[in-house]
Amino acid sequence: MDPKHFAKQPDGRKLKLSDETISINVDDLRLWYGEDQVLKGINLKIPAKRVTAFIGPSGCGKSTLLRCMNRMNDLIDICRIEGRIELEGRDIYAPGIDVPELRRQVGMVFQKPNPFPKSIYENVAYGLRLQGVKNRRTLDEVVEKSLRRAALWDEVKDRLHENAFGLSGGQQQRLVIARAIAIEPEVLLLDEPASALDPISTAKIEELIYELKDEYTIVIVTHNMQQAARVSDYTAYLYMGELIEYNDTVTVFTNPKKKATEDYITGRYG
Ligand SMILES: Nc1ncnc2c1ncn2[C@@H]1O[C@H](COP(=O)(O)OP(=O)(O)OP(=O)(O)O)[C@@H](O)[C@H]1O
Repeated sequence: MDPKHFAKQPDGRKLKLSDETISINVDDLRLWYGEDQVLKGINLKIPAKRVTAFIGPSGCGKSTLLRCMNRMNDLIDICRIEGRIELEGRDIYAPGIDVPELRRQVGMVFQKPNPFPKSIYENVAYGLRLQGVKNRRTLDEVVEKSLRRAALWDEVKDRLHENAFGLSGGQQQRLVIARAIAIEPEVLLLDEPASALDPISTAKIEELIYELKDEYTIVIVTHNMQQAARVSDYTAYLYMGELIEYNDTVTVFTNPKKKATEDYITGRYG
């Protein structure tokens, strides 16, 4: 892949995982749905304020691994987890963990935009209202700041009180991102956030991801390898529930250490 396609570090420096501050530490994570083991001992360190992409063929466990990071898999009865995930050094599966608070810290955006059937304003204010914030000025400020941060403000500032369903798919996805960042998370999990969008909306989301990484740790699942190369700093290649290779994105795409990774990124897989 042509080097000009890779996400550039603002200072042009080559990234090294050993130099990074680690936000999420995944330690020997094993996961079963019923009898089926879907994650087979994953060890992975997600660096803070970087974009980490999970790539790999359909069904290899990318979304499952992502969902473990804010305990979304708790909602699936047949799911059983062993091993450990730490967020800033705290075991997120420890007894007594406040799961709603964890999900505030670790926000999630899905493939299909899922705004609430409310106004644009109320979508963004939603999390704050849940926290009991009533002050109009505070709400106005956070709504504006979040919409600006999600690169949507200029498009919606004159229709904040219209229903969010009137927005295009790409705008809805940026609204969902604004809703996620309004409650000041530390981590954003993005599960194929652009795969339901047209190329222009996709480019806007990719640009936004690049903009957001100065403030948030971002983990993205994508099927699109060009996208992984364009937006991510680090890339993890998963295959059948195992982490095959994990490194800075430029190395994974230009000088993979494993043949299986090379086969996948050059399209020789399957
Ligand atoms: N809720 C569930 N119950 C049972 N099995 C599941 C559930 N969710 C996922 N699986 C299975 O777990 C495996 C991994 O699925 P997962 O969605 O994590 O893979 P993926 O790599 O994200 O795939 P894709 O790229 O197609 O989204 C698959 O075999 C899938 O069928």
